[in-house]
Amino acid sequence: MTTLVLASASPARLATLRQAGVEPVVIVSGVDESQLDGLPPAELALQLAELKCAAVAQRDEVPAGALVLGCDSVLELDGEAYGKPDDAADAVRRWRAMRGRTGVLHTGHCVRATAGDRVAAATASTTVHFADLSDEEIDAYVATGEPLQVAGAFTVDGLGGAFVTGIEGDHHNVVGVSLPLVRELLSELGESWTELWTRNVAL
Ligand SMILES: Nc1nc2c(ncn2[C@@H]2O[C@H](COP(=O)(O)OP(=O)(O)OP(=O)(O)O)[C@@H](O)[C@H]2O)c(=O)[nH]1
Repeated sequence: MTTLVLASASPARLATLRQAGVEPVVIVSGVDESQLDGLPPAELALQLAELKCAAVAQRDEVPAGALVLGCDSVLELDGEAYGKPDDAADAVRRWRAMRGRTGVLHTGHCVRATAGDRVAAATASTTVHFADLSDEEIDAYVATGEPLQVAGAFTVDGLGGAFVTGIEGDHHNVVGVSLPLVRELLSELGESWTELWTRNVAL
């Protein structure tokens, strides 16, 4: 069995990997995400994922031979990249701009095989259609605090689920990690997704 290090503090990424049979070692990168500005959204997500992955891969606590996965998610709306809202007022402003419209949730992924220092990276993108929320619904959702903790100020699998009318593309990518893309990146490195499984029973 190969060890996967998840270079992310995201509880949703950890839960997604666990549900898919992988028990990663979590080592948070602590990367300052403000250092990259002005890039196109998909490129921004990719470069931040690469920074997080590289920052963790060099840590002493990474097990020998481990694979390190870094991710970063942003919502693209009108060509701009949106991470987590700055505060409640920002979250309200964002929702008033995106309600009834369509955005693209980009998640950058970077996998580094510490043995041989091999790297594979790519961004997965999922189109997200938002319901036309009323001002009262926006205020109620922002008051829960959830929008402040997530890129794009929404979740597809949490309280925000009622406000996403549809998606085109990978669901898990919206949550924070595209499982099929990680499988492909591992394959590029000559690694196997099924070798990461820590249990051999489904559900
Ligand atoms: N559960 C859930 N979380 C989401 C959704 N959309 C975005 N997120 C979370 O929003 C966060 C995006 O911020 P990032 O900077 O990529 O990651 P982070 O949580 O700050 O953690 P790091 O990887 O350590 O930076 C991640 O934790 C995502 O899992 C969603 O639809 N559902």
